[in-house]
Amino acid sequence: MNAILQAHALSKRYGQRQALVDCTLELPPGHVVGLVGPNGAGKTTLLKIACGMLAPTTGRIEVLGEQPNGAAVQLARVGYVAQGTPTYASLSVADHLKFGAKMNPAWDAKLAQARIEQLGLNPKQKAGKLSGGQRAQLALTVAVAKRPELLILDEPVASLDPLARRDFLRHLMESVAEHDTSVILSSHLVSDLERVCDYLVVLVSSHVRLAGETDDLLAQHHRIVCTRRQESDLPVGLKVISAEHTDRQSTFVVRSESELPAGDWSAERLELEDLVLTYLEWPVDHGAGSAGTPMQPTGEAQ
Ligand SMILES: Nc1ncnc2c1ncn2[C@@H]1O[C@H](COP(=O)(O)OP(=O)(O)OP(=O)(O)O)[C@@H](O)[C@H]1O
Repeated sequence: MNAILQAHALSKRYGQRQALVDCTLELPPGHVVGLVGPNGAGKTTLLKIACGMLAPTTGRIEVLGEQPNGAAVQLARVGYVAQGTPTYASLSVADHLKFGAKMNPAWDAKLAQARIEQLGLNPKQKAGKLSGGQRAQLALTVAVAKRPELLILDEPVASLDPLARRDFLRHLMESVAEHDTSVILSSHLVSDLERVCDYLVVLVSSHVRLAGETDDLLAQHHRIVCTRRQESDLPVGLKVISAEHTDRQSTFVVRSESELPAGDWSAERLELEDLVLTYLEWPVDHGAGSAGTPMQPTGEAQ
C-alpha cells in the first residue's frame, strides 16, 4: 500500500534558524506513528508541513499521495489537532459540532455526540469557559469525528489527566482499528507512545535519527556488556549507538539488522523508553541524514 507520508530531503528554515534538515521518511498506512523528540527538535514544523500549513524550504513531501496545500478537499482527508488543542473561545461545544458537520463530508455525528456525552461536556458551554483538558477533548472529538484517513495530533494528551489520557488513547486505538485510520502522534510521554504506537520516529536537532516499526526496532537493538574494549573491536555489522566504559567493562547499545552474533558478552533487548532515550542522546554529528534508511553493513554509524 502507498505511504501516508513520504518526505524526501525535506528542510525548513525560519530565517537563520534551521528547524528541519534533510528529513527523509516513508510512513506506511494503518499505523499509529509516534513522533518523539526533545523541545525544539522540529516535530511541530514537520506536522505543520504535512498539513499544508507551512511550506518546506527545500525537499519534497507527499501526504496521502498529494502535496499538502491546505485545500478543503485535502483537509477533509486529514484531521489535525495543533499543539495546545485550539478551539473557538466564543463558540459553544454544540457549535463546534455543527461547524464540524458543515465542513466535513464524512462527519460522524453519532460518534461526536456520544463522545461529548461520555466526557460530560455541556453542549451549551462556550469553549473559552472549558478547562484546558476539556478543550483538548473537544478538539480531539472534532478531529476524530471528521473520520479522516489520517489523523495528525501534536501533543494531544499533554493537558489531559492520567485517566482522561488513558481513555483518549484507548478510544483512539478503537477508532484506528474500526476505521482504518492512520495516525501520527507527537508526544514527550514515551509511556503513552509505548501503549499505542506501532511505528516510531525519533527527531533530534532537526534530523530524523530513527524510524521504523516499533517491533522491528526493538528486535534490532541490544545492550551488550563485555570486558573493556573499543567500538572497533566489535564485529562488523554492529552499529554502535552508545558506548560507556568503566576501568574494566564496556556497555554498548548496538543495532544489528541481522541476528546479534554470539560473542563474549551478555546481551539484552531494550525497552522502548531506553531505545528512545539512547537516540535522544545520540550526537547529531555521529552521522548525517536519516537513520530511517536501511543501515550499511559496515559497523559504522551513518
Ligand atoms: N515561527 C517560527 N519562527 C522562527 N523559529 C521557529 C518558528 N517556529 C519554530 N521555530 C524554531 O524551529 C525549531 C523547531 O521548532 P518546533 O516547534 O518545530 O519544535 P518541536 O519539536 O515541536 O518543539 P516542542 O516539543 O517544544 O513543541 C525551534 O528551534 C524553534 O525555535
